[in-house]
Amino acid sequence: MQEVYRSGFIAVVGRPNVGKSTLINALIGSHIAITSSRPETTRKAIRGVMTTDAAQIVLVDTPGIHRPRTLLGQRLNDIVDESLSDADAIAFLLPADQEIGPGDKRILSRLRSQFAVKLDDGGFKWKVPLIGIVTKIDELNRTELVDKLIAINEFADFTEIVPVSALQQDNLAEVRRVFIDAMPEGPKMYPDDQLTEESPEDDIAELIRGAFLEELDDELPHSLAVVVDAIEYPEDAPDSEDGETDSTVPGEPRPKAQVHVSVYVERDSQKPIIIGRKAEHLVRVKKKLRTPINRIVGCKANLDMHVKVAKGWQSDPKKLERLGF
Ligand SMILES: Nc1nc2c(ncn2[C@@H]2O[C@H](COP(=O)(O)OP(=O)(O)OP(=O)(O)O)[C@@H](O)[C@H]2O)c(=O)[nH]1
Repeated sequence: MQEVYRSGFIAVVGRPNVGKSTLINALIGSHIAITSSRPETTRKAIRGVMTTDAAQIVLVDTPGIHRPRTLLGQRLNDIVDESLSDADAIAFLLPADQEIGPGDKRILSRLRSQFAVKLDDGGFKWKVPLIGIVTKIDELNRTELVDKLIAINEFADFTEIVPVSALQQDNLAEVRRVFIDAMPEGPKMYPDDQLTEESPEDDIAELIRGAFLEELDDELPHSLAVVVDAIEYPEDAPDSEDGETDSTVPGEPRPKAQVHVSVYVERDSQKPIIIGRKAEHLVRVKKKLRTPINRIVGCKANLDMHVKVAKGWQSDPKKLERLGF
C-alpha cells in the first residue's frame, strides 16, 4: 500500500516564554522565529514550514495569549484567533519547570470554546487533535518528570502528550511523528526549501526586535516596535560583471546593501535606554545581527538604524497600522 502524503496547519500555543520559538526553530532547523529570555517577543503569527518525505506542516507560532490591556494587546489576540481558526491540530506547550498556572487555564478554556464540543457528561470532545507538548524537560530529573506528566495528563484531555527539550534536541523526532500523524491527507503547499512566509523586511524587523530585547535590562517589550523602512540592494547584484561599483574592481570595497530601519519607542525617556551609553546597544545589536542579516539580504548589508519616538503608538490605531499591526 502506498503511504499517503499529509499536510496541514498546527497552531502552537502556550503562555509566554514556554519555548515556542525555540521548538519551532529546532523542528525546522532555521532561526526565523526569534527567541529571547523575555516574554512576549513573538508578536506575529510567524509561519515556519516543516517539510519531510511524509508531510508538510505549517507551524503557526502565536504570541503568548494574554489579557489585552491596550489596543496592541487586542490586535495580538486577534492574530492568535486568526492563526487558530485554520488549524488542523493544536500544539499546547506547557513548561516542565513550572507549575500549571492561571495562564495555562485561560488558554485551555479559550481553546475549548473554539475547538471543543461540550458533552452531556460535562466533558469535552475536541474537533481537532490537542497535542500536549511538555517543554524544557532538561530542567527536571526522571521522577520529577513523571510527576509532571501525570499532572499534565490530569489538566486536560490531550490526544497525546510528548515531552521534549528543544534546547538539547531531546525527543524532537517524536514531536515530528506525532505532528505528522495528526495531519490530514493533502499535497505540499510550499516548495521544499521554503521555511517561512515572512518577507525579508519582516524577518529582519523580528530579528532586530529580539536582539534589542535580549540586550536591554528594562522591561520594554511592548514599547518597542521595529520597522524596516527599505532595503536598498547594490546596483550590481553580487555576481554582476560591470558597473562603476563593480565588486570585482581591485581595491574597491564591495558595495553593500543598505537596510534602513526605524526603531520606535513610546516616550522620549526610552530613547537613551535603547541606544545605550556611547550607543553601546546599537553597536552590539548590529554586530550580533551582521551575519543573519547578510544571509537574509543575500549579500553584505549595512544596518542603518534610527531610534524614533511614536508617542502612545500602542493605543493609536493609525500608528499601529503603520507599524505593521
Ligand atoms: N532549559 C531549556 N530552556 C529552554 C528550552 N526551550 C526554550 N528554552 C528557553 O526558554 C526561554 C524562552 O524561549 P522562547 O522560545 O523564546 O519562548 P516563547 O514561548 O517563544 O516566548 P514568547 O515569544 O515570549 O511567547 C529562552 O530563554 C529559551 O532559551 C528547553 O528545551 N530547555
